[in-house]
Amino acid sequence: MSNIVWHQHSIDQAARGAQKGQNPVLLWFTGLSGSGKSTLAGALERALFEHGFHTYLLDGDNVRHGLCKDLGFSLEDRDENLRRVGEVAKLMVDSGLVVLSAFISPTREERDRVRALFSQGQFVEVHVSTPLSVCESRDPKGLYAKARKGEIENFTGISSPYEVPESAELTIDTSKGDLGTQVNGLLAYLKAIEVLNPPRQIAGAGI
Ligand SMILES: Nc1ncnc2c1ncn2[C@@H]1O[C@H](COP(=O)(O)OS(=O)(=O)O)[C@@H](OP(=O)(O)O)[C@H]1O
Ligand SMILES: Nc1ncnc2c1ncn2[C@@H]1O[C@H](COP(=O)(O)OP(=O)(O)O)[C@@H](O)[C@H]1O
Repeated sequence: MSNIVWHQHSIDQAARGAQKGQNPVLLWFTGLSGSGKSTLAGALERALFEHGFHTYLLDGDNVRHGLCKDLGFSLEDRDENLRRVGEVAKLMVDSGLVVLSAFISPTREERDRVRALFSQGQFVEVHVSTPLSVCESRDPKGLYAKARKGEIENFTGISSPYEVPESAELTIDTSKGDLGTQVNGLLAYLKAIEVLNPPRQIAGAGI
């Protein structure tokens, strides 16, 4: 790497964000399988998109069909999965987007490694804290049942660890409240940290 020099181009992240009327950010949703990461991130992205913001949602299931199709669920493979996703998210934030990601991301070290790629305030960790018992009772893909029968190894929460975040910016338990209220709470947070610039107003969200 010593012969490779960073090239600073003339259009930077701030200029790309300003052109889009937003301050770029990464919203990192972490939580157990079935906790509601994809649903929350998807609903938030739709609300932002419909109000003209420029977004992209990186979803674990989808990324594992392409960029990370060579990786499984050992701790080493999850590390590499999240390293790649972190770097891709960084490029997307640099392009001026509001980026949302939905990955289990089970260890603090992995999450903090991604956080370290970003400026202060530009990585927002959202812990989807829905209890394991609720996630298991939802079991939308039948994976918990398979994991309990030993048909899937290294399954998060059953046979592989999940380290609860200690300093997430936001915590949402989707077994309480409703999706609309949760999305409005996220929009209000984005407004408070000035990701969403005035004069654009989000109708119905009270912001
Ligand atoms: N062993 C095991 N453990 C956990 N999850 C498993 C496993 N095998 C397959 N799946 C499915 O893969 C989705 C999680 O992928 P991620 O890329 O988010 O995982 S990780 O962040 O690398 O830990 C996860 O999706 P979500 O349910 O949306 O979280 C599962 O559908
Ligand atoms: N905000 C929510 N409120 C109530 N139920 C939810 C919510 N989000 C998700 N769910 C339920 O949980 C299931 C799993 O959600 P999903 O978003 O696929 O989780 P994850 O991406 O974390 O695996 C959904 O099929 C839905 O039934």
